[in-house]
Amino acid sequence: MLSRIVRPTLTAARNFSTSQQNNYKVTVCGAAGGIGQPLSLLLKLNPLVTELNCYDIAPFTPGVACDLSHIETASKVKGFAGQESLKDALNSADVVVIPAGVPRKPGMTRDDLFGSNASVVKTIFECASVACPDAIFCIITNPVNSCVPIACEVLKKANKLNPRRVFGVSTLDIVRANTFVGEMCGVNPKEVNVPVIGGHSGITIVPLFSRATPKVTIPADKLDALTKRVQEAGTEVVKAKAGHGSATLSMAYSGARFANNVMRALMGEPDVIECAYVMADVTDVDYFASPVKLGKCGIEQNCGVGDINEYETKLLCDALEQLKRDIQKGVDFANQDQKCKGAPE
Ligand SMILES: NC(=O)C1=CN([C@@H]2O[C@H](COP(=O)(O)OP(=O)(O)OC[C@H]3O[C@@H](n4cnc5c(N)ncnc54)[C@H](O)[C@@H]3O)[C@@H](O)[C@H]2O)C=CC1
Ligand SMILES: O=C([O-])CC(=O)C(=O)O
Repeated sequence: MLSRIVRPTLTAARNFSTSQQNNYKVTVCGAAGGIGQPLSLLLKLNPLVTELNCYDIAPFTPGVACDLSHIETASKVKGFAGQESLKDALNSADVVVIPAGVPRKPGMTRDDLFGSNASVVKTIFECASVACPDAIFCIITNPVNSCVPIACEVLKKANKLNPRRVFGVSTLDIVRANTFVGEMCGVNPKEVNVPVIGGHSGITIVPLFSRATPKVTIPADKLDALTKRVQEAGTEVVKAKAGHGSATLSMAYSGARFANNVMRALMGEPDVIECAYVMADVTDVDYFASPVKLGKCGIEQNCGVGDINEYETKLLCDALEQLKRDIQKGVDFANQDQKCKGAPE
């Protein structure tokens, strides 16, 4: 099962700022939403972004873009509302970040969002395969475990799949693990880096505390609770928001951190390593979150699972079973013979 293991050298890659200027055109799909708005704000503040296209089906999206456009940074912001403007919004984008779709309410699993969000992702990728097939795609929409396979299948059908350039954004799992370990061990969370592998839902989220840097010792009687806290952190927020959505601000931070690292790597910065859920052959499942080295063409190297202990191996086995089902569900959906509303002919 874990035969194809490559040992990772994990370095934290989270600093937002860089003095280098470059010209990236970024499109946010779902830009008017709870994640989309603060994410667009953070991208507007990023000096690597020179064009920011904000797309959403919400009619007030040009208002969000207008609001952002008054911020005193050099990038140009444009708003696009409605599916008929999707192609223009995506046209020749370098990076596309996708938080479009419905969030959870208390009592729902991420998989319960499949019925609403699978077609949202399918439509966006049918259009992207024409408008910006060479972009780097960062998928936030849940269920991530199934949405990334949908995206890849759609691109594959259009003969435009480059698996090095399609990412499920699992950064929030790492951000949370870093924060919780920092709190528990009395370390600044900014200094902590905990790889999180597997997928992005419940038991498929596998934090590797044994590989945390700096090295931390989690007391044996606290390990289960800490692992579950990371696995259930999304639900913790859903419950706390009591029917008013799921994580938005921490996700906007995480999405902006991931997009920034993608752009740093595109610019040629070496040793940019982030965990992400990608098409991979590092385990028995076809999509898997693990540390990946980013480069000028997207994924330069998948660092795989690496060394894990017995406890983590058991977590991983459970995760793989669930992941297999989630992936198949996405693949089957994408290959149903029907075009989504609004997709280009
Ligand atoms: N990957 C991760 O770690 C996380 C993922 N999420 C997921 O992100 C997604 C968005 O969450 P929120 O921003 O809180 O939801 P939200 O409801 O506040 O915003 C979603 C936005 O998507 C737009 N939208 C819906 N259908 C669309 C379509 N077909 N095309 C373009 N835009 C469309 C809506 O108009 C809305 O503005 C959810 O699926 C949620 O589960 C949320 C947190 C973390
Ligand atoms: O829990 C949710 O529905 C949103 C999400 O993916 C997260 O916060 O990790």
